[in-house]
Amino acid sequence: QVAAPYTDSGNGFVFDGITDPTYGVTYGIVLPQANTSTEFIGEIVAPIAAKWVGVAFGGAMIGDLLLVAWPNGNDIVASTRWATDYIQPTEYDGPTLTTLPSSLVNSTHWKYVYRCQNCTSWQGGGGIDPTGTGVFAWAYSSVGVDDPSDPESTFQEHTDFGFFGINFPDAQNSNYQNYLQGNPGTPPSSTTTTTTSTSTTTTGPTASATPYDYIIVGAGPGGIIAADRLSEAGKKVLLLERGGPSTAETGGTYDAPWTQSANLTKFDVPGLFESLFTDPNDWWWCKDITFFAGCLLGGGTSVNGALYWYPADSDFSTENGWPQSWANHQPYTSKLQQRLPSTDHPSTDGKRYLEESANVVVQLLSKQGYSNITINDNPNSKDHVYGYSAFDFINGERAGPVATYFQTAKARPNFTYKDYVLVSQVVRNGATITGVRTNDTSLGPNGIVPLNPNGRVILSAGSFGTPRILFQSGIGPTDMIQAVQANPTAGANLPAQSDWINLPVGQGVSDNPSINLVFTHPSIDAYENWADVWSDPRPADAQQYLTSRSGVFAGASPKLNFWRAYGGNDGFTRYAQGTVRPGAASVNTSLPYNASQIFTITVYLSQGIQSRGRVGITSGLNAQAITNPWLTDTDDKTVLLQALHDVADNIKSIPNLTLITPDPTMTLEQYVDAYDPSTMCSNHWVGSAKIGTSASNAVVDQNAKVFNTNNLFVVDASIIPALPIGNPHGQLMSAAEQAAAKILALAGGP
Ligand code: HEM
Repeated sequence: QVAAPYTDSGNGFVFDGITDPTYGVTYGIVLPQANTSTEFIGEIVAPIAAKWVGVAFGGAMIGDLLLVAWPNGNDIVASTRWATDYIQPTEYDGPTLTTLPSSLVNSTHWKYVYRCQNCTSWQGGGGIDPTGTGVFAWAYSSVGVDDPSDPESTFQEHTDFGFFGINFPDAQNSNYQNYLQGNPGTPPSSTTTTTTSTSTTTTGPTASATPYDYIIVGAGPGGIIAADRLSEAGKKVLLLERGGPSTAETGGTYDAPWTQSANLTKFDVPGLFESLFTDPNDWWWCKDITFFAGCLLGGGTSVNGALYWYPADSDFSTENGWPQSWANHQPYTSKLQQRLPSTDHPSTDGKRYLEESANVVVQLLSKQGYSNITINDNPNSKDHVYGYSAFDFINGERAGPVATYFQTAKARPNFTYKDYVLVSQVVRNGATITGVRTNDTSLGPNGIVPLNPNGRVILSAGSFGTPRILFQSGIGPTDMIQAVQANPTAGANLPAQSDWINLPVGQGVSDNPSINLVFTHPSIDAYENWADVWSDPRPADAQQYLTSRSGVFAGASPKLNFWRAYGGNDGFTRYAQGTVRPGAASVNTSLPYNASQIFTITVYLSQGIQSRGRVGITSGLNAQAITNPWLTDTDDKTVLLQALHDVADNIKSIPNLTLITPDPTMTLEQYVDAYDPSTMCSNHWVGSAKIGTSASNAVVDQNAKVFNTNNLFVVDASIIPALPIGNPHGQLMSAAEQAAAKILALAGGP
């Protein structure tokens, strides 16, 4: 949404703002005309169902000025807040909030009209530029705050959030000083007064649309590999990506201060990986998905740690949920290996760096009957083995599908790539897809891009994005399509109810539950916990990398991986994976410790886990977990605890090795019980549009075609029915090779 001028009929003030179509909350702002002013007047007009409402004046929860407000009796209680993480935002001093007289609470609504002084800039350098544009975000909750009378009350996480763009000069008003007195003044003749409208008639240029053989939605690993193989076969392919460039090769420019001379972005330099999670300007994460998802070229493969495992045969077995016809993955895995070989020594000088944590854990595991292997030389050996971490880095830089498959596709005249294009739905005539609806009216009337006769659409928008497009296309469980229906914009474009296709989209998803154990050992170099890699790297390491793509920065943080198989009481074999890295995401301990000697073993449960959850959308169309998928199965929990005990079993046999989180005041059982489920997330979501043999428990058939449609396919992690043994992007890319081959071989296509 974009802010537009409206007049509040209650106080007569002209604001620039929006009414969000889902909850009916209006957010407005008006600025004085002086560009040097540091204040504004804002308003929130909310139905009584809104228990608290927030505004983020920089468009993000973390690192900008937040305002929260709620009704308390006949008054409005409000405060400015600040968040350093996705946790309770706390008091933020500096701004002065004054409640203006037209604020009210009545039987249907509450309205907060406020003056915010010292509000146009905030700590960290951000602010509102009255001559420019900005993005505001709103947060909405249907759950009341803990103590409504206290402006600094705590509360639970919002039930939804959204964004809108704003052109600040549009919000400037010559009557500002009158408004402060409660007087609307004389509306300037130039201001057209409108009431807020939720209609979204698209204006702007429309083009006659070019049709394609294949429209692929999403340039992550699935979409890129499919696009490359289909364009290689001579098909006319359009690849659409909602985000923009990532690596420098693709036009990306988000360089660290010290890499600018070499024009290398955050996404190019392996050693900058950890800074993805600590950068306040984290524009690459999809803001409408409540988990880390990459909204840029390459999708997850541009923002992951790039741990890359050639799939084990069992990853594609019928036991792991795949149709029999997928079991022979080797030809496809070989094609992948040819394009994208793995390396377990990414530095161009062939040496390994920062291996101290690996060396300590090797001592631990050697005493537990583990053996040392080169993991990708033995993809099927995943029991009692360890080896150096392997990656899809090439020449000391992030490679993945972007540096390989995308480059060959791009060189073909029959391939078109468009970025910053968001697809909301497939346009269909019953079971036949005729095109996709985008937000880009230069691609066709109303943004609709058509297919050639017999053309096909492939959804590769990810484990959350693909379900959201399916729901908006009238495909999925009824409750999710109804959520779309409740959204005025998306609801208006839904197919008629008689055309809805009921499939278990979003159901039965899995993600690895992962638990961090944090240790110290005197041999460790924790590398300042990666905190300085972006702005203040160790000079010699930075220089070495810039000169020869070697050294610490040529590698990501993981150093060693290990696996062990466990039999469960229920007869299923489950695998536990360990990933070892210097540093720690968080330390919680009563022990004194040396922060420069910390390292982490993350223990995940992978193939064989039985826990499942569900993903879906809010009617604001934000994607989220409806049911968390972690440790819902008691045998999963038993096995994970067993694996943690085994890892920790012989710590004492290694001199000076200390487990600091959990500390000795806690058992591993207590530690896991107290673990915040959302931090158990590995962002390895699979199964939201599962492959299978029946529409009763799967969304796509063995050709990756959506059941009960003629020409709609899914090629991304959504189709993977159950987690593979290792971090999933290697298996996913092999699956994309296989899916592309099956789609090409399927009769009836373009
Ligand atoms: C107890 C309080 C809160 C908790 C636990 C919480 C937690 C979270 C979490 C987990 C996310 C998801 C991350 C993502 O999807 O990218 C998020 C996003 C967001 N939150 Fe909050 N939040 C809280 C309060 C607030 C408040 C008071 C505001 C605004 C005034 C706010 C504004 C936002 C916005 C705009 C987003 C999406 C954009 C972004 O990622 O920055 N949150 N929050």
